[in-house]
Amino acid sequence: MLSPPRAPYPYSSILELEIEEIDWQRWQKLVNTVADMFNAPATFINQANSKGIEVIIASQKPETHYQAGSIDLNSNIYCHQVVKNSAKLYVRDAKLDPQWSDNPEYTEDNYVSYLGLPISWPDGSIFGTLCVLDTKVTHYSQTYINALAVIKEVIDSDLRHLYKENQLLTLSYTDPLTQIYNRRGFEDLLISTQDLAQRLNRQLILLYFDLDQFKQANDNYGHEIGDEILKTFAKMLKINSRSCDLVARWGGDEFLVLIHAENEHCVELFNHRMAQKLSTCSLSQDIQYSFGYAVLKPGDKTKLDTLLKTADRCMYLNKLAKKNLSSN
Ligand SMILES: Nc1nc2c(ncn2[C@@H]2O[C@H](COP(=O)(O)OP(=O)(O)OP(=O)(O)O)[C@@H](O)[C@H]2O)c(=O)[nH]1
Repeated sequence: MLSPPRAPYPYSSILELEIEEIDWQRWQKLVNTVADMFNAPATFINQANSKGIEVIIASQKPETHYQAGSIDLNSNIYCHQVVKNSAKLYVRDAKLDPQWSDNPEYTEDNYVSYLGLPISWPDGSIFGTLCVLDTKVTHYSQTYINALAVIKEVIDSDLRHLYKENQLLTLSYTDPLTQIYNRRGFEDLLISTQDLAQRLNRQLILLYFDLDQFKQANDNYGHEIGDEILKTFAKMLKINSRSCDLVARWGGDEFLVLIHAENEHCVELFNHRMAQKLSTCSLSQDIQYSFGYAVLKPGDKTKLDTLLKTADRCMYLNKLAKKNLSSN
């Protein structure tokens, strides 16, 4: 008997993409049309992702058992075989094949017939399946199977566009030197970060970092070492942040981090961790920085420019204090 894969699928999840440009309604229409065309009680677009086989779109019929969001990781369901072999599977009557005797789709929900095709990411790896399930034995003609293949190609093509768009967006949001967000990425993602913080009733804190005497480092060691300093600093900011925080190079030697923070004590913690991390890297002697911050309470609609001004002013005063201290 063919055993289903035990380990989670390694493929990227559609939810891991930064944009959600899929026309879900179009996919829903396609799935409903397939269910009508095959006169089948259930049609799905499923995704094989790190969680298992996940229903992304389900036909909108009262007889359709599984709903969008339901997941099957380990049992011997038909889709696992399509994904594993990256090939079409047509089971006319599961009763005739002992391979399916422990498939819960058959044993529990009486789906004796299955026709499924693999859907692919543009790099050829498997995205998931487009499948039709039936509680009666079926005899689909080749014409119908071909028609399903054409519909599957539409979905493949949507994924190609999505992937391309996501690549372009990532590129346009990323600072090429440090590989963190650039100004544009920060500005665009700020809104969704604010929405998230609002939903979670959390405050956000904008941290503004500016390297000290960076011009001198450039002059003393050359531009290439200067670049290394910028890269190291960005990497440390990233390491110090959580995935929901926004880390960006605002320009030259200025960096921003927008953190979800319970209170202002988080600023000190962030700074402490940053200083600790920097002290262990090879360029530590030449990476000094000043920082300032501004707080955005839940529901506060302060615009980015105002926040930046507050954080910049705070940074500037800190820098000045340091300069005065060293000149005394
Ligand atoms: N290596 C390198 N240098 C850059 C880059 N972008 C900007 N710079 C340099 O960063 C320096 C910033 O200089 P300033 O704004 O005077 O900052 P600073 O020397 O740190 O002075 P203080 O902030 O007052 O301590 C300038 O010399 C820029 O040429 C870059 O991508 N790579």
